[in-house]
Amino acid sequence: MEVRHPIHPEHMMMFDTSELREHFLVPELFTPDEPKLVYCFYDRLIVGGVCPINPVTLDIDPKVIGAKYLLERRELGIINIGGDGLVVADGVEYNLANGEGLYVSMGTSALEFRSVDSSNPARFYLNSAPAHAALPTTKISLADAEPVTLGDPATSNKRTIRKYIHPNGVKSCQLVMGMTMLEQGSVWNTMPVHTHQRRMEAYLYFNMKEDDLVFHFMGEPDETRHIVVREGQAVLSPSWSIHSGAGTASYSFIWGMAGENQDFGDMDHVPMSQLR
Ligand SMILES: O=C[C@H](O)[C@@H](O)CC(=O)C(=O)O
Ligand SMILES: [Zn+2]
Repeated sequence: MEVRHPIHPEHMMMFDTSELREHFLVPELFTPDEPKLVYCFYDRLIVGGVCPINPVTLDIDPKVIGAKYLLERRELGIINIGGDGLVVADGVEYNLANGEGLYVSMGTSALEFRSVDSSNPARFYLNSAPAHAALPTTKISLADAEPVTLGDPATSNKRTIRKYIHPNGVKSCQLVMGMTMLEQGSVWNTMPVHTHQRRMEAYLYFNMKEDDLVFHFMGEPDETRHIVVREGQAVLSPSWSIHSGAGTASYSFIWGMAGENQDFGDMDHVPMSQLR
């Protein structure tokens, strides 16, 4: 498990491109049969990816999490962005098609990830946060995640937000997770921008063609930087940072948050005049 230490916003100002990428980009999550977990100290969120050709389990160093198994004191959100897959949680099988998710309860000791067809493997994206109670393991289909359409083609930001794990849906201790899909011709997410000091956020960008890019914007609103992001890459967004992106074509992304509250609407909106 890779560990990422937190960065102060005044420190970030001194980073060059490679240092920004080293600290905030997770470039490779879906290597076949090699699960990837990144433990970051922003609200202790773990960001991970599993692409099983053969059945895959997670090998955790108990030293890093101070527990015998990953979910002893944690909860987990999973969304499958690949081919049909299967997650086995303490012996119970959950079929997850593309776009489907699973909330996995604290206390679940055995986890296995499988693909239905190894020539079109599942790609499971994982967010795990510390938890204090065992809430039911629940599958989330696309239809369960109520869609909200935002933006406008005139501002190139028409998109549909679906909340998977949130206080009015599948409940969790602190994790909030969902997916945003941009319509064809729309390329901007989360502009105008916001911050939420109360929560960190992680973005996974996908549904991108090989040569498509997203310029992901981060930093304090008056001190912005960008990270070039490709298909299947994730970005860590500290609580002091904006998180927004513009792509060379439309794309989708999964957002996950952890921190003080679970209130999606609790955002500090940044006036356009403040951005630099
Ligand atoms: O705090 C919320 C997150 O930044 C995202 O949910 C925003 C988003 O999906 C969007 O505007 O498209
Ligand atoms: Zn946000």
